[in-house]
Amino acid sequence: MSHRYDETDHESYERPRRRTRPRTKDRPSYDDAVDARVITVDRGRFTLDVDGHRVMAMKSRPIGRKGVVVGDRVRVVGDVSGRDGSLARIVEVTERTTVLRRTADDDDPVERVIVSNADQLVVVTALADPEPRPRLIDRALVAAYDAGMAPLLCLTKADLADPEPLLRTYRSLGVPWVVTQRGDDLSEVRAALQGHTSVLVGHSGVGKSTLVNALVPDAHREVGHVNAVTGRGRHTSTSAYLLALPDHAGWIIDTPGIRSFGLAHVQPERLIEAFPDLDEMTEECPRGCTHGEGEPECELDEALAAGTADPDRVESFRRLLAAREGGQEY
Ligand SMILES: Nc1nc2c(ncn2[C@@H]2O[C@H](COP(=O)(O)OP(=O)(O)OP(=O)(O)O)[C@@H](O)[C@H]2O)c(=O)[nH]1
Ligand SMILES: [Zn+2]
Repeated sequence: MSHRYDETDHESYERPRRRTRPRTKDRPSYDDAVDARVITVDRGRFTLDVDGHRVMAMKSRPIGRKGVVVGDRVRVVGDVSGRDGSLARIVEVTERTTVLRRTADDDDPVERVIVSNADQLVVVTALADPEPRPRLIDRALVAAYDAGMAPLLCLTKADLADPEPLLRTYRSLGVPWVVTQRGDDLSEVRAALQGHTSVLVGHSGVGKSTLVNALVPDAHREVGHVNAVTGRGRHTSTSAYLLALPDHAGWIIDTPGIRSFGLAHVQPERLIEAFPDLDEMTEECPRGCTHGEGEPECELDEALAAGTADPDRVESFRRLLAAREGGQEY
């Protein structure tokens, strides 16, 4: 008797499973999903890297409206060989280790996730043509600290100007740096990128593409390949893209040239953390001091008067703070 009951239980457990089987055709079991990385995003279409192969994909229902960005590690099902020409489907976005954000300007409520899962932010700055913009470097450093990414200052076009004046400031902050120029063997740059996923940001014309093409010899061909697949125009001006460095040395993510680096998502009181040279001077400030212009008894003013603070650095910080405080709070 008890034996028969067992059998019945067993059967009633089995039957619904059999009935669900046809549905698993259009709703795949995600056990067969494979790992991939997002290389580029173009209007709802994603180019993925699956074990070194390029695969085109779209988001599928489980992802819903959640954004998928360059650098995301995803799980994907469907045509992951890319052979039968249909789109693979992204069914899961793995939790991001870092997120690099930027807003169009300092009071823009729309914050954009630029890329994810990068651990190093490479601030590419030309030594001349275009002139270096320390304010943009400082903003990028704020973004790096905010995102929990290590900064690297990459000074390009060393054939045109002496890096020393710029380096004097950033070396003293402990920001690692490399100096390069076209035709370089790039051994220092490669060493700094080794083992990292690095995002390259910089003003248009600083020589990022030149650098990327020298680092990844087939970068151009591969970009062309993506365009052939999507049938669309050049990606490079509008979207970030991820590239594997040769010899599994790491990954780089090139981003379009930026004009500004809006920081509406960073709390004003956290800005000082990206100015460690100034931050350590403010320990004796009155409680609640923002270290902005006109704050009573701010240690930064005393340091300026005593000549121990670099006026240019204080100005950079205070401009950023004023721009941020001028915007709305989010
Ligand atoms: N003198 C000199 N010129 C360089 C060097 N590297 C690049 N250039 C030139 O600078 C210009 C801009 O270089 P790109 O590599 O296109 O710059 P980019 O940062 O990718 O620019 P966007 O694509 O607009 O973001 C080109 O005319 C390059 O030939 C360098 O080391 N020295
Ligand atoms: Zn202060």
